[in-house]
Amino acid sequence: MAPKLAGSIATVAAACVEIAAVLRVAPIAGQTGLAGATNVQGEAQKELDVISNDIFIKHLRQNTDISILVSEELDEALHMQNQGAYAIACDPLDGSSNLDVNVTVGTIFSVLAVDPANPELLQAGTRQLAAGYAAYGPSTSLVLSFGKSVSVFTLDANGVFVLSADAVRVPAASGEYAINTARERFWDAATRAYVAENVAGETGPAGKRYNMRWIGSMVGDIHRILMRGGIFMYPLDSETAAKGGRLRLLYEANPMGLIIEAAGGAATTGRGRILEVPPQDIHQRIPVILGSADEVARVEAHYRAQG
Ligand SMILES: O=P(O)(O)OC[C@H]1O[C@](O)(COP(=O)(O)O)[C@@H](O)[C@@H]1O
Ligand SMILES: [Mg+2]
Ligand SMILES: [Mg+2]
Repeated sequence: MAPKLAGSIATVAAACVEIAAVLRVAPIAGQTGLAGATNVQGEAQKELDVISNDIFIKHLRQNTDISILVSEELDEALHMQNQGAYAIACDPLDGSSNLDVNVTVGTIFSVLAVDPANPELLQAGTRQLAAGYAAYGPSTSLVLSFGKSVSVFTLDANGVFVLSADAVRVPAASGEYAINTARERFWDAATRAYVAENVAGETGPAGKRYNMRWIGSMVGDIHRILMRGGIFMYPLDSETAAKGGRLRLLYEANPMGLIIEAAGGAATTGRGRILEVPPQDIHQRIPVILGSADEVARVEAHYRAQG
């Protein structure tokens, strides 16, 4: 790996270590509430969304190999005024509605190569150099991929990420699915058909029993799926259709898609590979269906059947 790429990832990892330290004591510091502002997506920012974003900016400014930051919490791309060959796209704090209740949240990031003189940020996910996420749960994990395999590091008591699992593979088959079923009335026919088959369990066409899990933070759900299989779905539905979906392409869908594919899983909009979608906007939203290859294939078959 190029030393500058390794150094850039070390910078992101250092930001995650600091975010983990802030989160650990946030209820004592009274930092779990709203910031009183909305981001460019029109979503209420939590104080910790803003703090995590500021931590990212602080660390990235210390590395002149990183010239641009795209963040969920920044309306525009932040140009660092250096000649760095890398751009980072990030969701500094994912699942922030879980903060008040001490449930796993995370940080998601994607590393792109850019020409600082003429930076192109709207790159398809296939062009990502690396992607990763930190999961702040019972332990803090850093999951990292350069597109060929996936490694998991665990933060030790000295603030060092130690390799704890390598060449992680997502099992091709699984008996768990993750979707917000409270949105059922908005679902399209393909989503309805797939979930109905799972609910029917061993009495239906899937021929086996399923469990449903929905953490409400993508990092938490994807980490479970990476480690033991399953499928995560935030499909296009009638309520999110006007916006193009719920989750963001550059800093949620693409990095998670790269990681899941590198672990042998699949990532689709339902009608095509997420990593091949040409972005139109840095905050573009997209339908997301990813996880165990066999489960994703079943969902895609339902979309094909719909025409
Ligand atoms: O509130 P819903 O519909 O269950 O959506 C949950 C999804 O929204 C997200 O919280 C969006 O991410 P942010 O918290 O970074 O905005 C995902 O992590 C999660 O999967
Ligand atoms: Mg998010
Ligand atoms: Mg976020």
